[in-house]
Amino acid sequence: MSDYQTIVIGAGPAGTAVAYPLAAKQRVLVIERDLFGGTCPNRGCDPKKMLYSAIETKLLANHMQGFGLSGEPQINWPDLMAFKRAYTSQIPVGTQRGLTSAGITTIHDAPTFIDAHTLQIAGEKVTTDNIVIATGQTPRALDISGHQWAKTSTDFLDLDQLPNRITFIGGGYISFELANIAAVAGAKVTLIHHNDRPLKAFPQDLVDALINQMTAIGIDVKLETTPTEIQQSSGHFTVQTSNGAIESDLVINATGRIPNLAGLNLSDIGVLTDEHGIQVNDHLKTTVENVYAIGDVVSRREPKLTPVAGFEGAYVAQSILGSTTAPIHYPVIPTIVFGTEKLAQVGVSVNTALAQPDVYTVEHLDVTHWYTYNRIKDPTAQALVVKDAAHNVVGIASLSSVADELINTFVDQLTPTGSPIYAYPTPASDLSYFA
Ligand SMILES: Cc1cc2nc3c(=O)[nH]c(=O)nc-3n(C[C@H](O)[C@H](O)[C@H](O)COP(=O)(O)OP(=O)(O)OC[C@H]3O[C@@H](n4cnc5c(N)ncnc54)[C@H](O)[C@@H]3O)c2cc1C
Ligand SMILES: NC(=O)c1ccc[n+]([C@@H]2O[C@H](COP(=O)([O-])OP(=O)(O)OC[C@H]3O[C@@H](n4cnc5c(N)ncnc54)[C@H](O)[C@@H]3O)[C@@H](O)[C@H]2O)c1
Repeated sequence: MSDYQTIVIGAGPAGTAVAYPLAAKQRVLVIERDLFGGTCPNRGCDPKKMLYSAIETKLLANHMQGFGLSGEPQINWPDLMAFKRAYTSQIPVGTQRGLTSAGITTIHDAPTFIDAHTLQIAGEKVTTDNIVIATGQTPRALDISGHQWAKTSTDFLDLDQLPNRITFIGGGYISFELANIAAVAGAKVTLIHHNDRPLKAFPQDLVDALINQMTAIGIDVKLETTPTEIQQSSGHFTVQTSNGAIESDLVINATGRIPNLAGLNLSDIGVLTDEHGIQVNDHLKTTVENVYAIGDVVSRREPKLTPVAGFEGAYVAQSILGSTTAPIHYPVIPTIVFGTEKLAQVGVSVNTALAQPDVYTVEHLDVTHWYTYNRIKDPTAQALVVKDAAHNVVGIASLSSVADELINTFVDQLTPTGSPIYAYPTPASDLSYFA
């Protein structure tokens, strides 16, 4: 008999989502090398949105100036950080305790595969029937001279004091979200992106509108700007770029994330990987029969998000328990950038629709005069609606203060059966806790 029926490597949203349902019927071990809870609650979605709470409130208050509200709220960074830390400091212990209470064994270590059924853990050989790899991703380092001076989103989300001048490198989710937090909190912010298409999965019109909002609050968004070197002098930094030099007190590299594969010894046991992560089939099995991979560490088309990691964890638990033999079927997956306003989309994307004009139409709606947006004086609220040939709404993208709520409503409409995936973190993504 094996020591365990399932061993899960990584205790983030994916790893915990597979471990809990298995625990009722199996001997389960979860191994975590760093912080139990993983990226999202410790150094990702949750702390970011704790900081965003004050930022969002200030932005909403600004919109209402002259409409019954006067006096601008001020951000106090150390207090905001204390608010965030009061939450994050509880996560690792709380997560580990939760797993233990469910009967799951936990070990703090980084295991190595010996064969498809054996791992070296804390100096011992441990055997198991199934292994689930849920090791997530880590920031990609810049490949330029002085790259060591650049910090990451993890550092930004734990700053004691807000530096005066911050440069964000990269035009993806992380840069757009954190640049907005930094600017509204009072920093002078520059965001540089190497081509003309930041946030490229989102509709260009809405990204342009978001950049206009960011420019209006003082963020310098520099497109077609490639960093070439980072120099340090007396604790200050100069980012040399293809478009001139930028002086900064802090440089954040957010040019993407790479899968956590090092040290696992995957190639020796025949688990195939590529630059995006571990290759899996439509049952989330790797190239080795009893070894699965879930969450951000997987190489797949679907976006790397917390609710997707949780969905995959729940699916693999069902597979291992024999409650399903069907391939995984993803419902529509909503995505949101929490910026000056929220940029959100779900269903058939506007980019897909524009590329297939014989199949889809795209309608642009200025919704500022609609009651919902007029009530909160949302100055640039807009939506793009994708319809199929039968005039059914099959996709929506929106930029507004309440685009998160709108997008989750469309999730319900576009997911008539099965388990929906709601954008995280939102009230809709809490729905399962009521069950
Ligand atoms: C700044 C930021 C903001 C984000 N905001 C959002 C958001 O608003 N909404 C959203 O949906 N998603 C967001 N994400 C993405 C989200 O955090 C991830 O999609 C999610 O955490 C993936 O879960 P996971 O379990 O696959 O990986 P992770 O959460 O990364 O967990 C993997 C765990 O495995 C551990 N591990 C790695 N290697 C080993 C090893 N060899 N041995 C043992 N343990 C190991 C790691 O320490 C980690 O704890 C954000 C990410 C970042 C960085
Ligand atoms: N709200 C959310 O759901 C949310 C928030 C944050 C992160 N995330 C997740 O985390 C992942 C990682 O986020 P990210 O922002 O680090 O990555 P990303 O892949 O979203 O964006 C990185 C960007 O940097 C650009 N880039 C690459 N090299 C560059 C260079 N040398 N100079 C300038 N720009 C360069 C890329 O073209 C890309 O647009 C996201 O893809 C997403 O899955 C989600």
